[in-house]
Amino acid sequence: MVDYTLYLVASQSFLPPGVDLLTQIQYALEGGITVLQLREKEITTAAFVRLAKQVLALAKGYNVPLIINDRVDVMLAVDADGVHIGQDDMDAATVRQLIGSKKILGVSTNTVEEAQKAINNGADYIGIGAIFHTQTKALTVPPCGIAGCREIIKYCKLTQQSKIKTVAIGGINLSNIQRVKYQTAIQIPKDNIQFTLDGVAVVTAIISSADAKSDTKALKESWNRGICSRLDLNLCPRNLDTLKQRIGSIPENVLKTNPLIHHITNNVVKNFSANITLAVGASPIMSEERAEIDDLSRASGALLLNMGTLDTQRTETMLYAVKKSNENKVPIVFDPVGAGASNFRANATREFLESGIMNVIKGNEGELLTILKGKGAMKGVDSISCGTLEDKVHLVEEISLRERTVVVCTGRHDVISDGRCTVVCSNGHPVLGQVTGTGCALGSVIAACCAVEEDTFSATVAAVAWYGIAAELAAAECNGPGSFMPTFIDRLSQVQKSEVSLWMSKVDLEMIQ
Ligand SMILES: Cc1ncc(COP(=O)(O)OP(=O)(O)O)c(N)n1
Ligand SMILES: Cc1nc(C(=O)O)sc1CCOP(=O)(O)O
Repeated sequence: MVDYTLYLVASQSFLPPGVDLLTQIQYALEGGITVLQLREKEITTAAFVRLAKQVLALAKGYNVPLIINDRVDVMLAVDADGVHIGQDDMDAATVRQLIGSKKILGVSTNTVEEAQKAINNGADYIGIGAIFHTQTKALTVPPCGIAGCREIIKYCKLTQQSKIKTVAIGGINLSNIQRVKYQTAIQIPKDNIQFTLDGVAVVTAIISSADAKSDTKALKESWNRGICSRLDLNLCPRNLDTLKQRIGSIPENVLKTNPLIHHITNNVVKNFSANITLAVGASPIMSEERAEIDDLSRASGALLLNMGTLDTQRTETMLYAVKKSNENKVPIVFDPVGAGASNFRANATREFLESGIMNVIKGNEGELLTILKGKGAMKGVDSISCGTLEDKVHLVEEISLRERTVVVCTGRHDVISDGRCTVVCSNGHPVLGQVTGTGCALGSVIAACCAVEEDTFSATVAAVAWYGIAAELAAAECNGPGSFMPTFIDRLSQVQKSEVSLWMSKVDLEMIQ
């Protein structure tokens, strides 16, 4: 059985100055690579064979299989352990015939169709890529990304082809290896199943390293350690009474803790969102300055990322803020405002989701459909409807399982899921739809609750119910959207001052089994 955990694709072209290939490979072997590929594009056949013999002898000493890139003849000449071919090389079925059944055959794939063909033609493993952009070679097709990789893994593992091994390649390094493993995982909680990649393949992360042994060790440790997000802690209560008990204490904790909520939000709602944040007992800070992100990330209880009025510069800042928040374990609430309104926003949405771990995604049906399908599904930024409440529940559960995050779909009924547990909250009032910014400002309340409660699911339910009840109370006292706004802010700020039992008696929640 080959262990594909950390697969080095070695090549003389990317060595640090003054280091030779055999030395660098030796360090990588000492550091713990589990598979080695020799990929030489610019040497003669004779030189390739000579080098392959030396590398094979080295790899054998560590019991690590040697795969030859592209060249079946070189592989046969040195009796290496296998060969790796791309889509433009000799076809996999012919290669399999030439090398026999005992040698390892790897095939590069970028789509489900290519994976299917590689499996039918006798591949032992597939290289899935490029996941990200890479400096190592000019790509002939765009990166398939985390989402594309996940589709291929899903196909491989969910069909009877589950024996095929999967390795991701392209732009993978120490900064993203854990995330690649985490975000490409397929979860089926009802059957208690999780499928993950078998490993990652890298070129420059090891071959260009000034300390290849320790970088190899670090990559392997990172892969084996994996990420544990808040959701994996599995803190969410699985029955309605326990959930209600937990959410009852959250508003008071916000008031006591007064967490700082860093907003990178849209120009239309900044003032309103800041007032709503203050009303629930948290402290807002609105900043899009990249130079401040490090400090703010260390000081904040949560980050709200809102995609309204997005531009290129803000996208860059938001991507950096995601990175820093993940490093500092600051929960992120992501609001993909108008995700489907333009290609720019649809692409940015995908980029944000692939750049790090979001703790909550909050959107309307159109925005969430865009996330699910990966392309525009709406007009402007107003909410559109996709169907029944049942459709909405499926939409939310599917995204939650795929993105491994809590998802809220707002609307007449708010649906919230962590992929294992789903609730429908029916608090709220139609007048919320007549005041601009009320959807965005809900993100601020969710962020405030996530800052004080590690169980992100309960925090999100608490925020949604709290917001909805305040809207109901305010609407009952007002004649229209104008007078609603100030009264709504008043009612929101009074929840903590009323008896918990009083506001809990107004919570309208249903748990979907
Ligand atoms: C593990 C792994 N995956 C993919 C590739 C890319 O191979 P190919 O498509 O043949 O491209 P070149 O390497 O020839 O540029 C790989 N080498 N290893
Ligand atoms: C050799 C190769 N094949 C790819 C593919 O997409 O098939 S990407 C790639 C280069 C990977 O290099 P690095 O780890 O330095 O980004």
